[in-house]
Amino acid sequence: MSSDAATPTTPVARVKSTGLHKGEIGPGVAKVDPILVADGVKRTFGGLTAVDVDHLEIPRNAITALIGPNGAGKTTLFNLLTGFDKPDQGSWAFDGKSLSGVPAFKVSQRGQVRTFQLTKSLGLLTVLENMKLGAQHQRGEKFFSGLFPWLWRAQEAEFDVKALELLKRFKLDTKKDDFAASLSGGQRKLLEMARALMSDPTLVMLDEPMAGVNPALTQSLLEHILNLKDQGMTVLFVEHDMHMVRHIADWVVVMAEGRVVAEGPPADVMKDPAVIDAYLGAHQDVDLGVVTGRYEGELSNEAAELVAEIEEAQADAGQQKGKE
Ligand SMILES: Nc1ncnc2c1ncn2[C@@H]1O[C@H](COP(=O)(O)OP(=O)(O)OP(=O)(O)O)[C@@H](O)[C@H]1O
Repeated sequence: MSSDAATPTTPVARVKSTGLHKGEIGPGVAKVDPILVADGVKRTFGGLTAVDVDHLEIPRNAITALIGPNGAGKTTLFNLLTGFDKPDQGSWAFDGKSLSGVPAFKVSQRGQVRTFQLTKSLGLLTVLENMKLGAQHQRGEKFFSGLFPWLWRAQEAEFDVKALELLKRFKLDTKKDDFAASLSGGQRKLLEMARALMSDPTLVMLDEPMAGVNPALTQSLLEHILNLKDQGMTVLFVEHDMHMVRHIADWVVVMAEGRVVAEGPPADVMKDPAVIDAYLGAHQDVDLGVVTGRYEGELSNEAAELVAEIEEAQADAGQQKGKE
């Protein structure tokens, strides 16, 4: 890892977005300005219902976290909304236009982009080549334009400039000619994010941005995600790291067994008995970190704090029940 990439940028204090919803908070609550609206989306695998979402709205220009225990259906929902999988039923619209049945490459052309993990084959491309894969409307790929090399050469040069600018912003410019496979876990995450920005998206969907990231790069990654919002983009991310969720999310959507069981501002959601039930369920004796697979063995201070918070909320919920 380059020492540059590991240097955390100075954190900037940012106010969280509030007032994102209309009416009483609960699963499926309407948003003041939704960028993505899903209705009746269901996906089954044999007898198993992986996703069964009645209604979901994602607020524009905010950071929304999609959380839930293992197997809750988060990744399947991500795959459906981005055209990587097809639902049994349901519809959804991005920026007011239906996206149902639209294939993944067209979804990203419309401005809704998701990060995808560096597979083995992408690891054998250089960092710069990976970036150029994220660019849209590649003229050289079209038959007619392909006949006139000067057209695609000009575009190729544009992509080079854009890719290098982004790599610089993500402190990966010195790695541009390295195989992507040689990057550290955190640098890969940065590359995934930088690659997604090649197509100037409106909505960026991040799949577990913190997984496998060394603590030295955590701050830098968080800053990059917050910057996306500052630049007018909307962020939707799946994450198991509750500390990160509380730290950067303006809104949290909780899934369990395919359904949205709760949503709201992070501080409120973490205290919602439905969320505690979803995570702890039958495992009342197990801490949240172990349930989410994020912590093994000894808990970090943050995780211990969160578990204490949940236990406190559980005790409150128990006391309230007792009073009823
Ligand atoms: N291709 C598939 N074939 C069969 N079952 C699947 C398939 N994809 C997902 N599932 C099942 O659907 C359910 C939801 O899985 P999904 O990966 O969406 O959950 P998740 O919330 O993303 O979990 P995790 O946090 O562990 O990634 C799980 O029970 C999973 O085993």
